[in-house]
Amino acid sequence: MTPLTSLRLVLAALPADGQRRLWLLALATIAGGLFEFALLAALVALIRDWLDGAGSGTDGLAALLFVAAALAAGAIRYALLTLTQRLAFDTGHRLIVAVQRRVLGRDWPTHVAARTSGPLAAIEYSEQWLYSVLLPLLQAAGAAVLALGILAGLLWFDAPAALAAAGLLTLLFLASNLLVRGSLKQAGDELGDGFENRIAAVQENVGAMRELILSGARGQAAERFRRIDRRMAEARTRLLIATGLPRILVESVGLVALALVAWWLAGREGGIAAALPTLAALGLGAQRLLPLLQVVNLSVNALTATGAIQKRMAALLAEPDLDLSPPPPTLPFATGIGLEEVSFTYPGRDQPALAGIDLHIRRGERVALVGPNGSGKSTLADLVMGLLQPSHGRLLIDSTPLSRELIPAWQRNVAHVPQAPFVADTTLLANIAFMDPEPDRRRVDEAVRLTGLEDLVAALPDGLATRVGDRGQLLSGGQRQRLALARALYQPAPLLILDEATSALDPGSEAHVLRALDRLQERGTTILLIAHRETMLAGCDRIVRLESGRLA
Ligand SMILES: Nc1ncnc2c1ncn2[C@@H]1O[C@H](COP(=O)(O)OP(=O)(O)OP(=O)(O)O)[C@@H](O)[C@H]1O
Repeated sequence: MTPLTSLRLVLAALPADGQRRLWLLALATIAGGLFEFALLAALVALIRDWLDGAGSGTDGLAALLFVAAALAAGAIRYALLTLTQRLAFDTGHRLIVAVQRRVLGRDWPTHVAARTSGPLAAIEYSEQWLYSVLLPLLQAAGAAVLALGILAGLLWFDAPAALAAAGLLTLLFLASNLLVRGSLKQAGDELGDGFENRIAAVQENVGAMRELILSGARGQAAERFRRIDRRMAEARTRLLIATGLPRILVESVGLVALALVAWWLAGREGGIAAALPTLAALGLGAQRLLPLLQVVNLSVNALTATGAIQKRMAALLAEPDLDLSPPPPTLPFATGIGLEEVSFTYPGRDQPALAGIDLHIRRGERVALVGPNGSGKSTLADLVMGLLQPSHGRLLIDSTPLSRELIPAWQRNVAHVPQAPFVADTTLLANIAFMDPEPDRRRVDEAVRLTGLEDLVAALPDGLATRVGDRGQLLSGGQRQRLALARALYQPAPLLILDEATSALDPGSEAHVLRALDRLQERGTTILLIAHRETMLAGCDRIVRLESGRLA
């Protein structure tokens, strides 16, 4: 994929109004370039008038007009600056949101298979794209227009001389770009990898802190991070050197080129004296033209250097967008869940995780799923929740086959508690009423009571308003599990799935949870629980055993 194709894909992923704004911005930038050119042409014309008819009565008026135009140019430049910054950052913002929506729109298997550092790196890519691609390209659009205008003026003044100078400069730019192209691409690729590796290293260092402390390996972790960041720093250095080199080459060798043109001009009829006006025009033109050409050239190089980043963004943005339509009505669930000849094989695996599962769970039943590690219990729970879809066979809710389209409606029936629950860095209350903008205090209190969290709430300085820390670190493992249970109980879901959700509970807390399950069952809740401990199996209507992915 060439950088231009990636650029097109990234831009195509912007929402329609974002694309319109971007076009508007490009047009405004080009108009700005045209205006600058017009002003420059007016200045040249004015000077020529003065030189031609010094002392004529129109001088004062022309000068006044020029002052007005120069002031207007200032105002227009300010308006363009405001517009560029507003629209460019608006585009950057839309892009970051679009990327995040793709991340949130992933299905469960894609999410599980992806590196967790990817979405974080994607935010960095989006910002890099804004600063290294979009802003330079916009600047280049305005600069290119002005540069073309200046070139047209020079051509009009002395076509052969302007063509010779422009040809030499173009050759120089092309040659210098060819020279740095390889380094730019390589450094850009290394930076693309670097962003993701650096974030992955930070995540691992933070996540494995206890292991690092105990194994005395913090120094090694610091060294690994240093190496990753060092590679990035070196890549960035090489990138900036390669970006700056064409400018130096063009400016120094460009002087020689201009001297060559001067020498050639001096050899024409009339000698150096006749060539002086052309030389002056070329000198002035080059002085104004070169920085503009640098801007255009920088944006071309930026596209090469950010090829890897753009490619990653284009791939992310090609993923399905998050469906933001209102949640569907809950799928009726009255009689039970049926699994018919269900098999499931994880992508890239030869052996199925589940094979030939025939199982019916009645509405209101409490079923325990037991079996050795790796026997397929969690996979079966994920299939029932619609997070995974059977490779063979089918799932029935009552008598309705669970198609892909019905999954969101079915999931509204499900509450799930995993063994290691996610706990947000917020208050106990916000964790229980997770993502509920208007927590129902009565339901929160009931969930607290059912999970035996009352003592904890009473002992905490701010009760339910106490913050639980990053990933719930200020709570014990058992308290975190009970908090996750309370969150599941807060949702009045008719199917509750507990995946080793009580493994960290002491006997007293476990007894409390078992009583809560009895109460839920009395209210008609269907419970599927995965457990290794015998105590949790008490009260179950049925125990289903899995062995190597099959019902035993
Ligand atoms: N995302 C995945 N990709 C590939 N294979 C997986 C994935 N998740 C699980 N597996 C494999 O599928 C099999 C069943 O795993 P599963 O987690 O369902 O077992 P389990 O019975 O819940 O085990 P445990 O008691 O250890 O939690 C295992 O062999 C496991 O390695």
